[in-house]
Amino acid sequence: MAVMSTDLAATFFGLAKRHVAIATIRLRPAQLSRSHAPAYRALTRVAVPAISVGTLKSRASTRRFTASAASTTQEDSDVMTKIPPDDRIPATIITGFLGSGKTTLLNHILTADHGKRIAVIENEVVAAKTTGAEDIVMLNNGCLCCTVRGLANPAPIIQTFYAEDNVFNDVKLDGVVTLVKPKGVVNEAVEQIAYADRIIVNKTDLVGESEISSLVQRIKSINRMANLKRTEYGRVDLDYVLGIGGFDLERIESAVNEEGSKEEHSKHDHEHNHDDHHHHDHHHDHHHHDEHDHKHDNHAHDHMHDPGVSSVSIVCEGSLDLEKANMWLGTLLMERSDDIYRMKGLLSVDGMDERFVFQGVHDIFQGSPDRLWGSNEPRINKIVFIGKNLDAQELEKGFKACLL
Ligand SMILES: Nc1nc2c(ncn2[C@@H]2O[C@H](COP(=O)(O)OP(=O)(O)OP(=O)(O)O)[C@@H](O)[C@H]2O)c(=O)[nH]1
Repeated sequence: MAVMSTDLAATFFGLAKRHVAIATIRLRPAQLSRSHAPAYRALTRVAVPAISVGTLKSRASTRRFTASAASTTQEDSDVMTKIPPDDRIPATIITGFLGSGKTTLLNHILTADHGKRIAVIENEVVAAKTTGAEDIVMLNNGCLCCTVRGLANPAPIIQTFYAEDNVFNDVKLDGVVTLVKPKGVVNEAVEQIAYADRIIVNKTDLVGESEISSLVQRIKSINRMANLKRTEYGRVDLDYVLGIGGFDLERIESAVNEEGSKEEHSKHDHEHNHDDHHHHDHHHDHHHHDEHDHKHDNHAHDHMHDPGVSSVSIVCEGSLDLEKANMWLGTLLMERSDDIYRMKGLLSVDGMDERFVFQGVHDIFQGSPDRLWGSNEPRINKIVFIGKNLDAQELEKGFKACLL
């Protein structure tokens, strides 16, 4: 454990303390070992010695931390406390259960008047149904697209954006859009919801309001961070699905701040509702849902052990002891990275003038100092985890033990 503590201190916040712009860490063998994206140019790599981790539920018995980190010898001349601009090509993953409306949404995106140049990577079956794309690249090797239509877990696809240098150098993962249809939240759909930045509850014309409401409740208990919209035929404004910045460190604050209350109605919905005599009912119902949300969220938070996939948020004032926080987060990721699907956080670390922001997907962790804390700004830590078998009380207890 002592060895682990030292090494983790050299990776997580330890790097941040040395004014590293962005640290990307993957708890798998030497994934990030060659050149990096332009945004990461200022970084060189520090390969932390292999750590024997017998408790890990991994394929290999030993994992190596490989981190992108500022060279310690140049730390004073290469100080970057701002997250550098990222001009890589944005990529959006559209996922959703069988028949949930992925192709319909894609066609809506491709045929809309937006002036963007869009390339599509999709599986063979979907390609046949898609219109309007300038270029369609078909992948049948299971590399970047779903191997089984509609049933895929998006994690390996997300990880590809970080693990493959050829992809990482030129393409940035902008966001995960998950379509859900009524009666479609089977197990695989739960996973897809958990990874989402944007959730589209489609086919709302096919069922009644109460069924949609309970579906929305269920979705929110799984993923509190994602924005959610109800639609018909995937009709959403394009800025809802493109330019999301779901993995951007500079957008962590809005993600952790707004969590739990982000159902939006699209312009299309509003237009539809104004012409529709159900408008009033719908509006009224929506307020009712908000009240219901609070009860539901509190209830979920009180559970000691939620066996399913859920969200846990921690909001807590104070500053963290660097060593303890490294130890806690590092141990958590080593022991639970299979179960932690996504996480985002904004932290106050003792001795750091900047806020520390991070996001992660399983064993991929990205962290960076953010802007300076304001002189009168309360130092409030905010973390959201989405994952399987999360114990809210245990997580909160572990986190609070790191506070000074
Ligand atoms: N009634 C209704 N039908 C819809 C809606 N959205 C899509 N559909 C229809 O549902 C069917 C499936 O939609 P797709 O867009 O092909 O769904 P998909 O997720 O791409 O389907 P798979 O590739 O088979 O998983 C099509 O016939 C669509 O026209 C909607 O909001 N309401």
